[in-house]
Amino acid sequence: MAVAVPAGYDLIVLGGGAAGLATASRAVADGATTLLVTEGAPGGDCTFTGCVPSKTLIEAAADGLPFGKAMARVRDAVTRVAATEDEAALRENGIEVLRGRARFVARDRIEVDGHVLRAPRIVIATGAAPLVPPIEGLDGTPALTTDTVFELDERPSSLAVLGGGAVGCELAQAFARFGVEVSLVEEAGRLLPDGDPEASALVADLLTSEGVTVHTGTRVESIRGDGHRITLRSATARIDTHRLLVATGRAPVTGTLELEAAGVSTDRAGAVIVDRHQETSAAGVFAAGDVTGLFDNTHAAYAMGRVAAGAALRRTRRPAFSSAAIPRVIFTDPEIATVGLLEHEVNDPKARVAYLPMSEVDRAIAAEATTGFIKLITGPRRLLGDLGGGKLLGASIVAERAGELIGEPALAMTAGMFTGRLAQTVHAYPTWSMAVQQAAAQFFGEHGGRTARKVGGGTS
Ligand SMILES: Cc1cc2nc3c(=O)[nH]c(=O)nc-3n(C[C@H](O)[C@H](O)[C@H](O)COP(=O)(O)OP(=O)(O)OC[C@H]3O[C@@H](n4cnc5c(N)ncnc54)[C@H](O)[C@@H]3O)c2cc1C
Ligand SMILES: NC(=O)c1ccc[n+]([C@@H]2O[C@H](COP(=O)([O-])OP(=O)(O)OC[C@H]3O[C@@H](n4cnc5c(N)ncnc54)[C@H](O)[C@@H]3O)[C@@H](O)[C@H]2O)c1
Repeated sequence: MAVAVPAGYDLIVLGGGAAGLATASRAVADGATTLLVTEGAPGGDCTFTGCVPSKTLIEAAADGLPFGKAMARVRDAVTRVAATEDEAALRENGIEVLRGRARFVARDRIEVDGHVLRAPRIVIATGAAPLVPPIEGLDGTPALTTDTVFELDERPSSLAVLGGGAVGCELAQAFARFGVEVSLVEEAGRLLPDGDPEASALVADLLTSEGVTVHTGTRVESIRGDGHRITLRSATARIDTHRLLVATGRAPVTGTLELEAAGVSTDRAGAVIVDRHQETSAAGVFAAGDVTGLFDNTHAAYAMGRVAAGAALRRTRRPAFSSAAIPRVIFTDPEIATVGLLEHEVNDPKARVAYLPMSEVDRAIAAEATTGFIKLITGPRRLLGDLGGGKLLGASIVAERAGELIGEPALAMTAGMFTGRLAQTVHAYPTWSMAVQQAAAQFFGEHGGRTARKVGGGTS
């Protein structure tokens, strides 16, 4: 009796988001026959429900567009970006695409719509999905998440945003700028609780000044409502709103993959556990992007995907993913950018901090955008100590263009540069990036009345 032989590839990628696309393009470049299986359209969260629609909405709000026109701009941007990575574009680049939901049947086999497909190397890149907390009544309340908020065609009169993290802060500001009455509710004691405390305080003041009602340290106990009116209740507050956006984090998408069939281990949150080569507990099975729970941003997903493909296809000199210098940017206005360690995460008593408020940066003065600061943190090098200013351990920047400014500290960290190089490099006057040079100069004596201080020394 003839036995059906499953179709074979060198590598199969599960998921067509940033991580999956990076994996597939790297694998094809390395000469591997590659199949990309994706349930949603190629582009994933970033293109359809994440970076592209959110950043377009933020830009449109800053430009003063009315809500309807802003949403039209969002749809247009999504369509244009999606066209650069659709199935036709991928096929042109040698990537075969299959639309459907995959599940494992063995370490080297998956099943999609009744078809079994085989590859000695499989990369899991199935991303993450909005996490809705178990608050009494929320289940039965019509709430928006980032999967649906960019489909709104009518401006809500009021919006309560649950969760003061990246999504909550970015979208609270954008909706407030469209004239929506916004309440932002965060359970932790400050907004952006994973970031620099000074940045949290600054963003809270800023949002408040733009009309957002900020509730921190607020645990919502019940939510009730229908399509017209929703009420959130905590021990101390009652918030009545027209619409509710739940932005309380994301959970890895692994539930339907049947990972047990491949022997792939997950942590308690369902994230796939990987080593530094992005390989899972099952030899030959790799994972990249949000599904690993390591980082939740597109550039990290992309970097992990490239490492996963390289490590999967090579026997020697396998690439490894380094999380040390991955920048994180919150696209509020001003932007909040960090790389490496935050000041309160530094243990080394010899570490030093250069702090510069944007009010002392000429370009910020010229732009009348002096809210913010730059903080560079350095520590001694092994054997060389503080020679050349030591090495950069981290940077936090709050500034109009912080997302661009953070590239230079990220480069310094990636290249293992002496911090002094940042001070030595001639920066054009009057640019925003000159703030990096001005701050770095503080490690070499007084500059503009400021010198680097020890860690934990406050905002001076
Ligand atoms: C509102 C918002 C704004 C954001 N803004 C930014 C930003 O400005 N900058 C930034 O860097 N990051 C941002 N992010 C985060 C960024 O979008 C994600 O980190 C990134 O898209 C993750 O990519 P991924 O490939 O890991 O997962 P995803 O993009 O989620 O891709 C996973 C893919 O896997 C598919 N899939 C799932 N299960 C299966 C299965 N069983 N079989 C086959 N396919 C499957 C899905 O359909 C999906 O296409 C934002 C996120 C949100 C929600
Ligand atoms: N610019 C960017 O790179 C960008 C932008 C948006 C989102 N993202 C990524 O997408 C992911 C999702 O974003 P997010 O903002 O939803 O998650 P997040 O983890 O950044 O923030 C979630 C916030 O919700 C709070 N929270 C949790 N449960 C709560 C509850 N019951 N009531 C009130 N607050 C509660 C948390 O304390 C936290 O501050 C993040 O990991 C983020 O990195 C990145």
